[in-house]
Amino acid sequence: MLEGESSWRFPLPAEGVVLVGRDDKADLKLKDESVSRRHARILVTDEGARVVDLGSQNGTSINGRQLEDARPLLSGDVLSFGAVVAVVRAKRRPMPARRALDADRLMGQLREEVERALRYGRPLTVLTLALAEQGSSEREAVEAVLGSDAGPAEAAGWLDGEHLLWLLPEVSGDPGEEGMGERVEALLSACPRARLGSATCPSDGCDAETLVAAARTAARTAAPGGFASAAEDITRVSLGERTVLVADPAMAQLYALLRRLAASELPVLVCGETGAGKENAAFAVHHWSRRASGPFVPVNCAALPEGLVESELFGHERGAFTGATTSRAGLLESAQGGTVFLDEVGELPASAQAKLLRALEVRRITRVGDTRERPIDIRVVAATHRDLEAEVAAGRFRQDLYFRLGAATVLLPPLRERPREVPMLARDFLERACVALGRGELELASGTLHALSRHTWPGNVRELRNLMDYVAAAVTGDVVEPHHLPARMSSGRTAAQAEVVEPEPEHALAPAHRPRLPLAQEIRELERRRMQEALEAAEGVQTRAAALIGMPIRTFSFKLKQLGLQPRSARRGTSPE
Ligand SMILES: Nc1ncnc2c1ncn2[C@@H]1O[C@H](COP(=O)(O)OP(=O)(O)OP(=O)(O)O)[C@@H](O)[C@H]1O
Repeated sequence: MLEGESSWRFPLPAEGVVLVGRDDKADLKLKDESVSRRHARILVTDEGARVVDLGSQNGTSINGRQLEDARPLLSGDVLSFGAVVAVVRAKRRPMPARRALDADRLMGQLREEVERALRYGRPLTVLTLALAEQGSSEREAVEAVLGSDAGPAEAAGWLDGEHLLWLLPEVSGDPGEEGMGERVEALLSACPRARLGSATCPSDGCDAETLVAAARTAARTAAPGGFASAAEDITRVSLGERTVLVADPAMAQLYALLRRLAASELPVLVCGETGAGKENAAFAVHHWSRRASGPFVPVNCAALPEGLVESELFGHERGAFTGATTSRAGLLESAQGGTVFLDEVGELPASAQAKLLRALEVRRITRVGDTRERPIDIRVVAATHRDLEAEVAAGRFRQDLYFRLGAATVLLPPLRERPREVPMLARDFLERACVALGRGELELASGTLHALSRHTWPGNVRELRNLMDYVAAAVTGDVVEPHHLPARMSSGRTAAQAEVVEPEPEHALAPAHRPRLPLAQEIRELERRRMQEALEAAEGVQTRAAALIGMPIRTFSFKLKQLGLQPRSARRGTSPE
């Protein structure tokens, strides 16, 4: 029972009637003014419990739905008598074997449980057992455990021939918790060579598929006869002063591949959306290579000043052009013995592409205005958010350079395709931001984690990190609630819905009531808004902002000036992070 600031347990009788209300004669006596004297009645028989509202002033609801007729109570139901909330927990009862559900129904039930857990901020844990072998004897042993240990609201069943899924509403996944430890023990003593994994909503995921994937991955990492929770399944890849957090299996595989590639001298091409972590991936290759003690030189090819691209990359001699008062080594030369990270390599102009190809082939560069060739000993890791193959087909990128750079190509998935990593990264960034600000810890409310999991993250990990920096600075209490997030995130849209362009507020009005603006002006306003949003998501980096909304960079820059928008200064060369 949760009433005002206090909470307590009210055990229901094995059989009988329980009157709920403020009346002195009530069995379940409540004090809150929102509760009527004779508010509701709970009837308990050997078939279960049912609740009926007695015409109360503020009504009784179950799981957010107003009660009209008597309704059976299930473990995990959230009951509201006016403002007083009660969570129903059934005592353990043997589960008849027929409760083992088929995979579709089980996933359907999990979706409902996830929705309920998120809506009412209640815990929910899923257990996945991976059998050591597909034989029937282990299955039978597991089913016997389900028959004797599962509570009435705890659905369980087989996802496939070897994976069992057990849903535990109201369990927060702590191994010491009542309802958790003994189930783990019961399953593993029934199948001593099986592996068991758990995942909890919302900290390990806010949808059924993510939770199951997280629990399965955790089970895979457990030793035979062992148990692992998804929370322990986060890898902190330490790269000197950088730390990369990895939980998604695709990311774990990608980092394992980068480690293998690092041992070779092959150029690596990292493809992925803006802010997805391409620079971290490039740095990992450098850090794990024999060049780790040499320099790592990031070059943002999109931000090299027009007309100076070649002199920036290859250096120049004194007097090579107006303003070249001294000789200067280029970025490639300054990476001697180390690694050059050519970010946004697809933006290099054609002449620089030709010169870069030659430099990589002969391992020598010629500074602008010089005739001498200088040897270079560098490894190149390049990155792009573009489809370079398409750029080659369109004649914008040299095929020979593409083949040279893309000897080993790795694809970094966007953050929206690694939902398991969103809560984990959010917590980590928030913790770091709080430490940096010297403020107390902040917790992410379950509604907030849910909102984060529904967002589509066009700016990927960078957008998430910036958001956590913002909430650490802006939120005064100790919990980040959904209303602290920008409106575009707390609107409750799903990822799929977010793909649909929202009507602008004025378009939402009936045509007759819309303010009449000249069409050109309306288009300009829309353009201004979209460009501003894209600039925010891309941290002021114009090329990325332009790419986000599919506008050619030159048009974007021109319109920025025309519309009087203020870009923040774009980074150049090294990363400001
Ligand atoms: N898995 C991760 N763990 C921790 N931090 C991460 C992770 N992935 C990305 N980041 C952080 O997110 C930010 C953006 O990452 P990064 O600069 O590597 O992205 P990028 O793809 O190179 O971006 P761009 O295309 O804009 O150059 C950085 O601060 C980086 O440290």
